[in-house]
Amino acid sequence: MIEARDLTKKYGELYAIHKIDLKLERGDVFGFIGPNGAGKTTTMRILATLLNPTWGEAYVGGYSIYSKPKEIRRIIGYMPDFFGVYDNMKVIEYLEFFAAAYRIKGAARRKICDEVLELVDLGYKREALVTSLSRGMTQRLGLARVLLHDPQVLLLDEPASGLDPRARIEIRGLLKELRNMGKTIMVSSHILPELADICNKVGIIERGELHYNDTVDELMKLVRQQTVLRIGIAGNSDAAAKLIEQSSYVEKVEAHEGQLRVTLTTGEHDYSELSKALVDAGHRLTRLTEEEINLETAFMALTKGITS
Ligand SMILES: Nc1ncnc2c1ncn2[C@@H]1O[C@H](COP(=O)(O)OP(=O)(O)OP(=O)(O)O)[C@@H](O)[C@H]1O
Repeated sequence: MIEARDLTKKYGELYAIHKIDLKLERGDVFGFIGPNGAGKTTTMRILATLLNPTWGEAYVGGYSIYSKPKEIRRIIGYMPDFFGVYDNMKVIEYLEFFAAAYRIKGAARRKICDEVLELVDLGYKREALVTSLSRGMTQRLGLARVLLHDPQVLLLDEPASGLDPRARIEIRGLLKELRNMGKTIMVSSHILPELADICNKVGIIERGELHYNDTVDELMKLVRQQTVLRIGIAGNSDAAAKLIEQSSYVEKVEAHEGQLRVTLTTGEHDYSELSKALVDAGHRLTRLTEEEINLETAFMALTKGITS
């Protein structure tokens, strides 16, 4: 649904983006992560046909940004990082105004506006003035606006920025709903943990360069250099700890909340021998799990050296 090759935008000597390659299939949710000025908005504006690249190719829904911009605009919903709302306009009037711009006519217009308002949980604000909405509600209204023409592809530029934790969670919930509807979504953010549980693919951009571009699963594998196990032992856990410590593929053993926290040596992920040795020595295991990797740590590990 989205393909970019060598996409580059220069402003004078500055590369806002440099040789970006992207490939998103239908139903993909792509988290586009990077700090301020990394090139996220530039990339999205090019895909939305609002800005021409200096060179490179890009296709949305199979349409070229150079020769088929009108076709692209029909199938995308682009939500910029900042957008204005009009004074003295009610929520429903605001949506009807944009629905009219999409040439949605007659009874269908009101019906579609009501449907998208319900989808973003703003039905109860239908008659409120747009200027009276909170920032979180305004963001949800912005999303409603780009959903009016039922686009297949959504380009959402920092939809959660500036929101309080509750409003961020609401936006995430909404994105999950859109994902379940089969939309292809590109969503940008400064922070990986905010997006990782709703995305299947992640791109990490810094100073115009895409440093990472793969699935969330691969990202996790890449940053997971060490496996950490939590082992519960019924009975003498000290003896079990001593036994484990002797193993060549264990780096350290800590007692943690009545259980053992076992760090395997780097690159070692198979712990079948370890569990067998414990059982053979007569220990009974009440628990054997791998510790979940912390996304914040993962992100910091991956961008270490890039941002410094
Ligand atoms: N019209 C312009 N003229 C000159 N430089 C520009 C222009 N637009 C963007 N840039 C530069 O291009 C780079 C990328 O900007 P861009 O807005 O794409 O970053 P971003 O990742 O979206 O940042 P933010 O998170 O702050 O929105 C920045 O260095 C920015 O200053």
